Amino acid sequence: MTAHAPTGADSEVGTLRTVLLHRPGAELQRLTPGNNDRLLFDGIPWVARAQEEHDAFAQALRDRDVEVLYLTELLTETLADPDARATAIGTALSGLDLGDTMRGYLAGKLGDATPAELTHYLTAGIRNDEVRGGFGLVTSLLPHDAFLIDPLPNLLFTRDSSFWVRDRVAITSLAMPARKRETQLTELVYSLHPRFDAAPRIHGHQLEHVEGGDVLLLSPGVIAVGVGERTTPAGAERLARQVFEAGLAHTVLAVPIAQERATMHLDTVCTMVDVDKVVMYPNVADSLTAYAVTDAGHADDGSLLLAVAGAEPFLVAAARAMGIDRLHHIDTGLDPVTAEREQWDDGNNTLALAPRVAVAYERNTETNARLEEAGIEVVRISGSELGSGRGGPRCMSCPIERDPMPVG
Ligand SMILES: NC(=[NH2+])NCCC[C@H](N)C(=O)O
Repeated sequence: MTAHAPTGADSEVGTLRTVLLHRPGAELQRLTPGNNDRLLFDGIPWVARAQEEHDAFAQALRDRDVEVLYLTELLTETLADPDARATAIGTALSGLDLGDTMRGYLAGKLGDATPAELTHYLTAGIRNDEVRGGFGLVTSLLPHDAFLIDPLPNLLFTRDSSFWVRDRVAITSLAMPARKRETQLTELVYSLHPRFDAAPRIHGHQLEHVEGGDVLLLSPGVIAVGVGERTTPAGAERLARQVFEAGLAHTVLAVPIAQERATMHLDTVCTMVDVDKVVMYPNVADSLTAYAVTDAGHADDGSLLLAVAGAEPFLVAAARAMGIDRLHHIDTGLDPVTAEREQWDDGNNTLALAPRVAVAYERNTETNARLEEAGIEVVRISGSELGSGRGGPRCMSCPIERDPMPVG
């Protein structure tokens, strides 16, 4: 355990030192053909194989001297504290579906649990047929397979439930009902685990929707935020206000993306692989635009004024904000069908370990070949099971410490 609060990240590509992952577990066993759509999975993963794939991902990171933290380990350590337990139980049981009888029963069950058992209940959830009869109206009338506490299969995608901008951690505000509870857990860990020393914050789950998969730290001071199925226009504005007020950035680029499952986050179509290079889904490379938002000072009443420029091509607006001649787009040169297939399988969702070194799914052979031709070292991982939740190496990782972005 380090004594210092994490230093966070000021870019997408500074050498990765510490990352937060979630090893998929019992929560994936909850997926059935009847609930997988609602729980945002496109299939029913083979859990043991998903774990093997994830372990190999974690090992590939450790092999590059990255410290891997696991969300559930941090959570279990946090839940050793009685106040943290009380908060966790209170928030998990705060929904209006339970009724007082069931809530009282579950409060007792969770209250008696060890920290590790409590982590299990909070992540894998509790189904109605797992409580024994005699607990009143709610359990009698709800379907046997209804969840009293929802499982969180998308915890795997740690990118979305928190992200760091320099030394501040953002607890996000997740848009989809199936993911809302995830931030109860990240909130708890960042607030109460000693490792984080109550790290300074921006954002929060009660604010406008912003998900970490939409947020790209293009360079120190320049943040791109996708606006689409998840992050709302108001979420992008809220993020801009906060990073300007805190002196974390001078420009926020709001980037509209199609409100579709295939492009649910900006990082499904574009990720950075070098200080001045992105890999981008070819079918949007020419059409992606950005609205540059900058700090325009304060009004008389003290509120922050935002200057919003008109839409421009994304790569042009980004290069200007970053103060570089060009933000290069690695042209994967793929035909539209191959491009669409590999985008669906998260070919563009790479995790940079350092400039010109990126983790990618091995199955996207064409995209990876083009990355290598462009001088990027590709660390390949398999993801046939992990990918059924529609997320790649970037989605499955939340960088907690990166070295400052190298110049040039
Ligand atoms: N940053 C990302 N692209 N995350 C992918 C999240 C996938 C997840 N199943 C969802 O639909 O929310």
